[in-house]
Amino acid sequence: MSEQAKLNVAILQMDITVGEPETNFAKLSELLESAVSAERKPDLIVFPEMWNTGYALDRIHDLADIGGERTIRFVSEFCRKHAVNVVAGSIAEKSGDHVRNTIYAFDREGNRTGSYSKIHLFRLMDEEKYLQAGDRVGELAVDGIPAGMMICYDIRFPELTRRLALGGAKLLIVPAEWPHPRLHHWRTLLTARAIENQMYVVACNRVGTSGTTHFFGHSMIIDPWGEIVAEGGEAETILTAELDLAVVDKVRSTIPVFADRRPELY
Ligand SMILES: NC(=O)CCC(=O)C(=O)O
Repeated sequence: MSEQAKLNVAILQMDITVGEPETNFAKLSELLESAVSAERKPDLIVFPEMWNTGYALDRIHDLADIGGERTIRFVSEFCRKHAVNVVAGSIAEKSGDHVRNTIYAFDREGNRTGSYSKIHLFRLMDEEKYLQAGDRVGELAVDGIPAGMMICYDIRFPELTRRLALGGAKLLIVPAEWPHPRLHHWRTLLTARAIENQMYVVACNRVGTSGTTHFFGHSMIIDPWGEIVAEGGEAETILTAELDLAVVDKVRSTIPVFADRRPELY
């Protein structure tokens, strides 16, 4: 597919049952079947952050997917069956003694096209006490379109998105578990990342309540001009939109921020 392609995206804005991978796999399967049964078939499906376990951090070493094997087998088979690309949100994934918050991405043949482990751990939710941070950025291509992956709290670090954009990314994919009362931060930061890097942002947030924490959904698809193309509410839903990748080049040539940067000064 050419870089000027259009891409139909479906975001699975789901509730997550904390500490219950079986329930979460079942829920995800249902949503996936609905996504591919829709009239407009998606080219890319995106899941939320830590969808297999939620933030069951005190039991995460027992619950995490060892080597990501179950997730990889399940998603890869689905991609092959339905000829669809998937960025499989993130999962709690265990290798050796470490658990990471990891995204796996797959193409239409079910091949793994990339992975990314969250590099900024979120202290407010105790991630740094239980999880191992990743140590590299997340790049991939979706039907030939250069893209970047980051996870939730990562969007507070504009250097990371800029690094991905300088590497060629035209599309940023962000699985998240971002709760109230920071809806304003979520919407503003995602919009800023889209405007300053002149790229599409596809962000999938969970809904539902875990203890006293309320996750607000509001998954978003934002275009390179900063316009919100689609936004969820607070209920479980599949959010869809068609991305026109030609818009990235158009915006970048209208206001050429990449050519106008002065990195020698900052
Ligand atoms: N799961 C996360 O990284 C949450 C990030 C968050 O809520 C924030 O305000 O940042």
